[in-house]
Amino acid sequence: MARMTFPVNERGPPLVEASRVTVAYEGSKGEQIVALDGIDLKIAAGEFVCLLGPSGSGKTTLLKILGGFQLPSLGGALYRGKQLAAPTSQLVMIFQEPNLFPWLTVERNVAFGPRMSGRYRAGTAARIDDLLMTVGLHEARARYPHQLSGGMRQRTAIARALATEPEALLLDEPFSALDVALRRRMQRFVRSLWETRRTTMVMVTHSIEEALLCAERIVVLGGRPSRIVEDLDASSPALKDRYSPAFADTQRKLEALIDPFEDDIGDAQEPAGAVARAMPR
Ligand SMILES: Nc1ncnc2c1ncn2[C@@H]1O[C@H](COP(=O)(O)OP(=O)(O)OP(=O)(O)O)[C@@H](O)[C@H]1O
Repeated sequence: MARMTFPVNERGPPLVEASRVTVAYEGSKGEQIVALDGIDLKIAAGEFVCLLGPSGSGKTTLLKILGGFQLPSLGGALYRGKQLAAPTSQLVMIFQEPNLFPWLTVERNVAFGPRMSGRYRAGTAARIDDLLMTVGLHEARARYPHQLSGGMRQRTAIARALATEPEALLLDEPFSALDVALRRRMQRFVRSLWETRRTTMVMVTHSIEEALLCAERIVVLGGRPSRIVEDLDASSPALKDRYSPAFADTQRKLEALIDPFEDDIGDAQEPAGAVARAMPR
């Protein structure tokens, strides 16, 4: 099926959407902690969005809600305009740990989705082949996960997710367990994957540099309780060059934006008065 793509900055109708999303967790003393407060976010098909913010600002929580893996306390998530109450095979989540099946080879891990869903058809083997080439694992197709490097494992997980032809990949700090050099290679990899396939990507990261290099749009969460404090167009080619003045300038601006919220780490969890009282217990 041909994928719809949108020119940069011309967002189409939302593919996934958070509508007035508020999330309250129960703290250790039974108090309510508001992690996200009234978040409105629309992400169109074909976008590459990074969710950035200090630790505890609710990035993972928002990602899970966008994928239907978690329900908010108030508000809701929509997928193609319809309420999302449970995960769908169209929105696939990728975690820091790739969670591959250790008893299956790379190729079989990648083919797992189509096999399980009964969608392994005549063209599927060729498509898996193509995917293995795309992620640079063609030569390693017969290896088992324990025979792979961290980056290869993460690329297998990404290929496995893409094999099910999802509409969006939701990536939760997928490279944070990798060393600096590998992490940079994976950033280039995921960016080029997006440039060639235009699969919608929403990626959580702590790293301003990673967000600038990878994404077309950076949504910054911060404050207490956490809200969207910036929604930045990062599509300029100058921002894909870490040595350009524009990159350094934007990096500084984002640092200044995020730093004030870093104090909130840890006990980012004031019982939030009015909003908390509105939560269903
Ligand atoms: N299941 C839970 N129960 C209680 N509190 C939770 C739960 N999950 C998250 N929280 C709290 O909600 C807040 C947001 O957490 P979340 O993991 O979404 O933030 P984050 O920005 O992804 O953090 P990090 O960058 O450290 O992974 C944090 O204060 C966290 O402690």
